[in-house]
Amino acid sequence: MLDTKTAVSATALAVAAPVAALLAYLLSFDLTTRQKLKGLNLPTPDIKSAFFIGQFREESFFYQMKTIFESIRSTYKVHTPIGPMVVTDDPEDFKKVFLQTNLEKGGANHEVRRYWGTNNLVTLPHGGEKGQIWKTQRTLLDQGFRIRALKVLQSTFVRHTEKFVANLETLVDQEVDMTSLFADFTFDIITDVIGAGGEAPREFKDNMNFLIRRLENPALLLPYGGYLMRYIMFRRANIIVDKFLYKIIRERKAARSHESFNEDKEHKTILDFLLEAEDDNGRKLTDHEIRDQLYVFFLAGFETSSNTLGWMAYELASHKECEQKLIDEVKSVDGPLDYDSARKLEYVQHCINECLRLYPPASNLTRETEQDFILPSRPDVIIPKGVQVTIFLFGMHRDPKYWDQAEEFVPERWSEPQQTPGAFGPFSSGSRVCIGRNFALAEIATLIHGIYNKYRFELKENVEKNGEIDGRTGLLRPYKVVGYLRKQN
Ligand code: HEM
Repeated sequence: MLDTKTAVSATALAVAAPVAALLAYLLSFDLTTRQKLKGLNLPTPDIKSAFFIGQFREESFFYQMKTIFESIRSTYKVHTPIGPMVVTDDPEDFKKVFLQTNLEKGGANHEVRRYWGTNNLVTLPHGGEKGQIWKTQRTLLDQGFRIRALKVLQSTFVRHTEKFVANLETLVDQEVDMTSLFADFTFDIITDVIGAGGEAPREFKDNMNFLIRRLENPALLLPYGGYLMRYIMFRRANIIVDKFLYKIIRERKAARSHESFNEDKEHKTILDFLLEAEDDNGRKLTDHEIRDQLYVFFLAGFETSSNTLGWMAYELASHKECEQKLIDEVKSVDGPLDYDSARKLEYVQHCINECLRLYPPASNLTRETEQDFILPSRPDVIIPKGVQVTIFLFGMHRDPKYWDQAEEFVPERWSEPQQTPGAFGPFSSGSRVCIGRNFALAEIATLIHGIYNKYRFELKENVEKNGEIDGRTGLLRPYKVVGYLRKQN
């Protein structure tokens, strides 16, 4: 009897101790956040601060930020579940945070690392000991994204474009959702360039998509929430994704060790760069480290591009005169496109820029102060260590202070020098600027060239949420781009 009682008490203690520790942590975190915010002489939204979640109430972090920004319209402070935050849309602040000081990633990045893996370009810090690992990886992978390498990769974009356009023949005059078609296209390209061949198995695709979507899960805001999500909540999906990634690593290693393997014939994939990589001491990456890196190319490289394509289809269908101009340009250049021709499609690039301005896939970029810090927009305020500084790119890209007709789709603006050149930063800036920016621009232009050579897209009227922004995850995506595919006359 006594034994049973002891066992019950031991179990109760084992449950209660971590819960008490978590509560104590949250309480101290909440108090510190409030204290730091109190000392900042900045405007704040008129929303009462609740325990831990602070002033963030809406399901969508993006929509909450947008609403606050529209009412305050200057640098402000806010209580968030990732701590005290200062939000700004000032181009000079953007320059200081990313170029001049190069602040470190903070906020939920630790938990995102635990969820996605610790050894990849996106989540590694660039300072300290770990920063050396990031630097080695960045230098190495930069080779795979140089113009010379992209000229080789262009054949992959062309191959997938031809397949995509051939499939469109079966969809003419039918109702289509371009958002999902584009998502498949860019997913297959990433699968190809990481060395897994043309098309990933459906099971892998579905589970990878599922894991990406879970990045909005509030568990990521809790200490060790990343492990909780990776090994408990979404364990099965992780197992399926890992199985496929480890399989392609094994197969590529086996192919490379075969004596008939000829590197000149088979173009180099990102996986090859990772397999060849060595640090200064000659150490090679482990399979586990390579897996972390491959994982992140899906996170960073597929939805960013497909969302931009979705917005482009939407805006061109809503602006027929722009669509005609684009068609005229596309038809003046014969395919298949090489890399230089894709990048020289001037009006196409202007339309891409305009979509990236109006709908930057990463709507905000957050960094953490490591010591007292001053933003140029508020030189009178000293921001202490441990505050999140967020550049609200969406706000900066649409602020009438920096843009004429800020809310309008006007691709022509890109043929003139910009009113405020620093007010555009969809790929970020400084040492952590997007490694895949030229890749994405060529990939998008190649597909647009393929589609608009033969087809045009007509929006369906009265489709709920057609053209609305889905800002529930970290990335801005269109809810729907639904309409009809028409063959050009
Ligand atoms: C329209 C398309 C894209 C946009 C708007 C975009 C945007 C961004 C932004 C804003 C960052 C910086 C994030 C931060 O530091 O907080 C970033 C980083 C990154 N992007 Fe992209 N991206 C795009 C396409 C791609 C593609 C196609 C790839 C790969 C094939 C890619 C791979 C990466 C990687 C690996 C990083 C981390 C770089 C580092 O920290 O060293 N991106 N991207």
